[in-house]
Amino acid sequence: MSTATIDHLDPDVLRAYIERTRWFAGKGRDLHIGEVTRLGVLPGDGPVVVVHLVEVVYDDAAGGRELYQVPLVFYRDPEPRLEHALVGSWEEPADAPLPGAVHAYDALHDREATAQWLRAFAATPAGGSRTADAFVVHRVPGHELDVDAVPSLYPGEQSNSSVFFGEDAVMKVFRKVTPGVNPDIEVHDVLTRAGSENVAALYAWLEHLDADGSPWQLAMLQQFLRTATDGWTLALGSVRDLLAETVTHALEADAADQVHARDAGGDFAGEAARLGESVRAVHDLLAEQFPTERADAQDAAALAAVLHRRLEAAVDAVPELAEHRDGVAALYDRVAALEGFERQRVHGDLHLGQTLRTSKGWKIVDFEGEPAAPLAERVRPDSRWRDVAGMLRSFDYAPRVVERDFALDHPGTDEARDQRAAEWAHRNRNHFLTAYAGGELSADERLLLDAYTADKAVYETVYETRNRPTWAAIPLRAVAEIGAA
Ligand SMILES: Nc1ncnc2c1ncn2[C@@H]1O[C@H](COP(=O)(O)OP(=O)(O)O)[C@@H](O)[C@H]1O
Ligand SMILES: O=P(O)(O)O[C@H]1O[C@H](CO)[C@@H](O[C@H]2O[C@H](CO)[C@@H](O)[C@H](O)[C@H]2O)[C@H](O)[C@H]1O
Repeated sequence: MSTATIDHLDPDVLRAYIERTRWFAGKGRDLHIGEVTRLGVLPGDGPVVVVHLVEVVYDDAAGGRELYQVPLVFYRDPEPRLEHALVGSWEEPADAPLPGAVHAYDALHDREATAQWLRAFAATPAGGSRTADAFVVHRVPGHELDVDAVPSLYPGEQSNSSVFFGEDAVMKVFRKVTPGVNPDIEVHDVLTRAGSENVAALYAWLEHLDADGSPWQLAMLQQFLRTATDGWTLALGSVRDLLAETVTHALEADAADQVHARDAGGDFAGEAARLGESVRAVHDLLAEQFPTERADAQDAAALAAVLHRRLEAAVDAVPELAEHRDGVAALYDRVAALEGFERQRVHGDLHLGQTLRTSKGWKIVDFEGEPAAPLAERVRPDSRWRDVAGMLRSFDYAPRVVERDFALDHPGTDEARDQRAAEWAHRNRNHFLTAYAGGELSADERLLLDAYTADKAVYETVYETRNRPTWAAIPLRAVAEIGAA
């Protein structure tokens, strides 16, 4: 029986819920729940939605603490439609303001509750701000919100929680939050005002002001890209086409008849090139709108030191990396010898899942940066090649993921599949990079690209080990190849 009340949530109840969500980044770590802060009740006449900040304190060697946003909706009676999002049930004591049974659910799963956010945005004048209880809502001018749009929670895997409001808008509620400006909101605000055609326009955002008047940016509302399909899904489709034709031929015909990436029905190379142009356009606009700087030799040495430290931390978390450490470290040593390089605001965690192809071209989403990095690091000017490297890694992931699926159903086709998967990756990486760069890369640019590609693959081994252990072999193989080069 839980000892929770609405005013004093039971840490064990919260922990049990948080640990089973996709958005919780600390899975598998030794931790306890620290302070639980009630930020306030969302304004509006619907069900009571209370927004909480839950502190997670890590008790392992790496230590640290994170704050997660957990909006809860409370009902008197159980809501069977929300059973999957039940956080806890308890009896409020007789002397409580509302004694009796209480059932607490994750509010993002409840249509009635998510409509509260939409109403709060819509009640704010376009181009203005409005304070309601503990929250401040900001609206960007230029779009009339559809208040009758039906909310539905994005069903895919996510670091945050997104709710689609019909075909009008999409709201992202940030789960891991930090005080100050949220980079996703900041970048979308700047790029929307600058008229970018490569992002979904920002419509509004919600923040909480703490006792010192500092903002905590909690959620943003954006243009819903109605015709969007994400790049990851499209890439998987293209690889599946290729491998389906490949396995048929591998079993039936001789090598001369093999299907190549360029000949398969769903060739992705044209899209990869257009995506390269779009990423370039976003980078150019970011360089225009945010400060840029020329990093010097000392900065290059500092960058190399960071890459080395990240590698060492990753080896501690994923011991299989140890045998490739020296090869990767040698690449980072070359970065330390660079005389300088350009830095600017970047995306920070770019991969195919952050790209959406629409009838009006490719759009880039999710400018929050790498989820595991501290905020100060995520907003700092960085090399564009970090983002390009993220995309190149993604062009390696897609064929490897599909190949795993095919392996079970098509024994005896390993060599053909492996060759075609590598060819798909090579072809699409080249098309993306050529379109992005518009010419040959200099030796320094190539070195930075290689180093960031290694760093991303190393990061992915940790990410996959914690989140999708059966996929860890994909980035491990890439690290091994880089280490052996
Ligand atoms: N403006 C949009 N319109 C339509 N779909 C979107 C939009 N923004 C994001 N999505 C979809 O939601 C998914 C998750 O969004 P994302 O910003 O990457 O969330 P997270 O920060 O949780 O990873 C994207 O991969 C995409 O499929
Ligand atoms: O999208 P997020 O900000 O949550 O990014 C994290 O999760 C991504 C997976 O969803 C992860 O990306 C890795 O897997 C992708 C395929 O699912 C692949 O396309 C990427 O290249 C690969 O890095 C990302 O690294 C992580 O930060």
